[in-house]
Amino acid sequence: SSSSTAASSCQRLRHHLLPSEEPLALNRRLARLFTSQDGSDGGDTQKPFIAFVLGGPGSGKGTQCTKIASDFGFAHLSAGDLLRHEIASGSEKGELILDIIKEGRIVPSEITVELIRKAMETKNAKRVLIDGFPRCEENRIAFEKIVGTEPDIVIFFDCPEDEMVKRLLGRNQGRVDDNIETIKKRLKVFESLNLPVVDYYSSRGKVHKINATGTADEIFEAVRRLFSSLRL
Ligand SMILES: Nc1ncnc2c1ncn2[C@@H]1O[C@H](COP(=O)(O)OP(=O)(O)O)[C@@H](O)[C@H]1O
Ligand SMILES: O=c1ccn([C@@H]2O[C@H](COP(=O)(O)OP(=O)(O)O)[C@@H](O)[C@H]2O)c(=O)[nH]1
Ligand SMILES: [Mg+2]
Repeated sequence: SSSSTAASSCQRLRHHLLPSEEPLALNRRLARLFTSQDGSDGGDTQKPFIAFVLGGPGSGKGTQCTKIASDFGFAHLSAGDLLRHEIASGSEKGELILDIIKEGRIVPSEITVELIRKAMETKNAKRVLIDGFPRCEENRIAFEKIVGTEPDIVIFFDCPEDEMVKRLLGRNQGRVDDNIETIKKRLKVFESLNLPVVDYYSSRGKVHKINATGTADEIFEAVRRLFSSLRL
């Protein structure tokens, strides 16, 4: 963290805080706030705490991540949302991504990992949820190579297929992949390619499996218990 970062934060914040205070004194106070001695500011100097959030399509990853982010101060990075954002940007890469998502297949690792890496850099958060990634072993290996770290924990939302299908068909977000044909393909891809990633992290003692049936609030009770027990 550089003093210029702190100074520009001061410029922006000065307008919102104590407008009557003498600008230089306020600048110094704000600079202290933004540059702590022990390096516990943002993620500039320290590796963030990373949680991968996995589970089948419709298991409730996005719903639970929103709650975790607001209650436990995590940045929420949804791999699917990053990919859909790239589609919406109208780039050539976006056209390729759209074709793959319509088929329920997995986007090449270099594309997804680069979007996640950039988003992590921009957010510079101390705690990060990576929602819906890695989708396959190749994704996992590419992340570990390019970002240079492993997740601290992996949350796995365990949900029966018929419940996932019911939720996806009722999602109503106008998604090109929430139709029964694509859903069937996504479930196959989940089982054959994503579950091995869960198995890999299980063998490394990192997986926290959560029963994802019941209401979103009931599930969040188990999630809250887990996050409360973590040393963050
Ligand atoms: N516990 C739950 N019970 C019923 N519906 C749920 C539950 N959690 C989420 N949903 C709904 O199911 C759909 C899929 O949830 P979502 O969080 O998008 O899952 P994912 O990100 O794993 O695909 C959404 O319409 C959401 O509102
Ligand atoms: O790391 C990722 C995340 C998503 N996707 C693609 O994006 C779709 C939607 O993913 P998302 O996580 O948004 O779906 P969800 O599981 O939340 O329903 C997937 O089926 C894949 O085609 C992908 O290729 N790599
Ligand atoms: Mg989702």
